[in-house]
Amino acid sequence: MSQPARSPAATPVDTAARKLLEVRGLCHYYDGQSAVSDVSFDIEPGEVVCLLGPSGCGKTTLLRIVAGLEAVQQGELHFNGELLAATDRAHVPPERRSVGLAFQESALFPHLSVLDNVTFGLQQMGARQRNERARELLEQLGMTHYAESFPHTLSGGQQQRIALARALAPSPQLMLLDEPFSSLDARLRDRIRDDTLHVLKKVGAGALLVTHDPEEAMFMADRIVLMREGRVVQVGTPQQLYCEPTDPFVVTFFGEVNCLEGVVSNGYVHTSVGPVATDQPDGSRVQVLVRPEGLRVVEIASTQPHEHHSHVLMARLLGRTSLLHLCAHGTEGQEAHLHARMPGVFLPEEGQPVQVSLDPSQVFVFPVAT
Ligand SMILES: Nc1ncnc2c1ncn2[C@@H]1O[C@H](COP(=O)(O)OP(=O)(O)OP(=O)(O)O)[C@@H](O)[C@H]1O
Repeated sequence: MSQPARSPAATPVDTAARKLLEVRGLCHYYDGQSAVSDVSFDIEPGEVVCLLGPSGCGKTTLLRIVAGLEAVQQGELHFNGELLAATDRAHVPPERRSVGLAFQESALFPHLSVLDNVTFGLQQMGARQRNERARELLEQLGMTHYAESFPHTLSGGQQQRIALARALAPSPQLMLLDEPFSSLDARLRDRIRDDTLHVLKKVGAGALLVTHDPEEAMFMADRIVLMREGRVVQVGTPQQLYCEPTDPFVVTFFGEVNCLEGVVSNGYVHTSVGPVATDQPDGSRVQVLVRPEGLRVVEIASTQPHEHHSHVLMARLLGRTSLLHLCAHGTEGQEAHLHARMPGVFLPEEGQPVQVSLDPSQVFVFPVAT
């Protein structure tokens, strides 16, 4: 029998599989206090990765270490397979890393025109090439008309676009973005975010973006690194984090949840909205986390006046969805105040009897921490 031909991809040096950035076991301390603990993740070429987490969890510290603005105290950084920095080893200085930086405050040079701000990092190019490159980026970001303007005459959103164009001008392989949209009002933020994502994908740059906003992370990221207190809690695609959370913190970080508790019996935990299957051990106490959109609510006619139905406490229209406050009653006497989110306008009267059931894909069971 003949052997299958060996594919060229199986050769020992597999450049196609090379990561753009590898972060391995990074730890960082300020005055002996731990800020980052044993953090590892990768970025593929052209991939947008978001560092997501609450304030103070170490996101900016990590970004600054990758940029070379903080030394590596413990761990390793590799860029395109080459060591950038490691514990107690001289590191490649920031200006020799192929990274572009864009921070919350755009920090444009006030005495330079928009065009000169964008060409600033292109000194090694000829004047014509430099101008062409800058104008190309200004066009991609819809800012061509402002080439001769000075930064103080631009709005915050326009300045942010120029900062992005300046960071992208030298064609860095990796963009580092620290809350670059947080100083913009909501509508402008949506637009600049959208522009940024399209430009990053068009130029094929990898990106590490810091944000504390889960919706922003889901909008921007190919993958999310979710952090808490200096540690990585879960790494995955937005869908994996939202639909397959590995920790209660992951569920709660992505929005409000209803929290129920119960004891597992024969593979089920009985809640005020019915039994929930679980593979947690029998007899163990568990928490059942249910997203408001994971509750299905149907109005029913109450045939018996004393029948103990779940009922509506209050209903509010929030725009695209309606929020119902419910008093839910289980068959075994459990009672809970729950929030349900229904699409469109659904505003039953106070006291309206309802049947409440669960969408299993929005229900997550975890052991109760002892
Ligand atoms: N230069 C510093 N000196 C001392 N402590 C610092 C310094 N920079 C950050 N820290 C501390 O390290 C921890 C992580 O801070 P870091 O700025 O990395 O968090 P973050 O997740 O980016 O927060 P935020 O979203 O609020 O910017 C915090 O407890 C912070 O107080």
